[in-house]
Amino acid sequence: MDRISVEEYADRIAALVADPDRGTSTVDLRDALDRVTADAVSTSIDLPPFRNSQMDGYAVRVADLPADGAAVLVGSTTAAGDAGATLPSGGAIKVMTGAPLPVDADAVVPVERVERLDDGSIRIRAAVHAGDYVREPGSDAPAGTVVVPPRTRLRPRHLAAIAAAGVAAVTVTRRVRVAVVSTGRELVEVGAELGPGQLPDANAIALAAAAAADGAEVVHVGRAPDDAEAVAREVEAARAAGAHLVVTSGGISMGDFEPVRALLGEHGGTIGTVEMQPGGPQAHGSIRGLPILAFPGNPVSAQVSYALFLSPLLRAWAGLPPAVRRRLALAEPVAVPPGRRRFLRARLDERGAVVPIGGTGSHLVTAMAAADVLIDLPPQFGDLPAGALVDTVEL
Ligand SMILES: Nc1nc2c(c(=O)[nH]1)N[C@H]1C(S)=C(S)[C@@H](COP(=O)(O)OP(=O)(O)OC[C@H]3O[C@@H](n4cnc5c(N)ncnc54)[C@H](O)[C@@H]3O)O[C@H]1N2
Ligand code: MOO
Repeated sequence: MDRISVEEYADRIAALVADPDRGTSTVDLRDALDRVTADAVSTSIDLPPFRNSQMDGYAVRVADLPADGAAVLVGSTTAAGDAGATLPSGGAIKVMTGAPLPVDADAVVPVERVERLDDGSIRIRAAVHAGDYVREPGSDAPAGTVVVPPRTRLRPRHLAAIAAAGVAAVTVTRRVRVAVVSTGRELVEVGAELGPGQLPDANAIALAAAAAADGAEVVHVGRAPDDAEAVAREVEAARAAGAHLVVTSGGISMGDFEPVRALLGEHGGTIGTVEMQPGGPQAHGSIRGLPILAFPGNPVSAQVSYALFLSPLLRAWAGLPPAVRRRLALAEPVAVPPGRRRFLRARLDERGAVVPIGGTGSHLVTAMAAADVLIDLPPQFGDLPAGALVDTVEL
């Protein structure tokens, strides 16, 4: 692969891992947050299911109220959860919010608008119209209505509507299954004691978390030392776990021990350079039909590669909106190193202006952690003054 642009490489990756056909499953509503509906969810009951009061007040029949503002007799009290009561002729019953209304009542007068008399009757101090504060059955959604359409990512508000309809389980699209494999003999499990030259495996946790945050199911996380056979074993473990694609980190550049490069080379994969920093070295291919997306090992490079090449795909398949891209002003001048298109890490200050942090090194994980956005700087830029507008990608 010749040096190609970020956009061209993104297109290649999109072609490599086209939205896998993954079927549907039925999940309990309690496990349905952020899942995507496969079918429309309809209500088989009216919403609300019965006529009820919108206010704490008095249910009345407007036509039967005394015309002269005389006292109105008050019968029983009905609260939400009670069965419906009957209205005394020409009188009222006290109702709480949500209480079923008597069949012949056609309005509710809120407590604030009545004067309570010593004998328990009331005087109504405001005009009352039929329909006031009455919630009719089906006024939100009549039985048979679609409450949530297909291809909806279920947020809490959707779950509320489905629950209100009494539907306890929903059919959702299965998630894309992703495996993550980090490579490098220097890597140890996070938390393990470090020997000379060793470091904790930061990429596995980051890439797995990123995929999960973008709506994928992470089915395998593995680590391989610097030999192609060990990586191949991890790929087979990912296949056995049902992965639709494998993301690897490390082992693709120009060193003497590049296991992912070697493995992809054996399987006709593509190894090359994308016009960007971090994340210049990139590789991809398929091993017996399983797509492999190989990101560089430097932690910032791996994360930026993920954000540019895999995140947009996973998000689209999960019904999530793409990352927000905005043109924002620099809070301070930036010295732009010559060379390739850069994705600089930056935070946003309290006014929403962009403050670059940490420099260009791809090992600077803490600056990456503190960043809110990546600044997308084309290569032709010279140094930029404060206030210059730059393109940003939200992290
Ligand atoms: N002669 C050249 N050397 C390098 C080039 C080049 O063009 N010519 N490119 C550099 C760039 S840019 C990058 S990025 C890296 C990519 O290298 P690899 O993908 O082969 O990654 P490794 O060598 O395995 O690791 C690089 C670096 O990152 C650390 N690392 C790796 N995995 C993890 C992990 N899971 N958690 C934490 N840190 C990790 C690793 O220890 C290395 O320091 O190549 C440059 N070299
Ligand atoms: O391009 Mo590398 O990804 O700088 O560190």
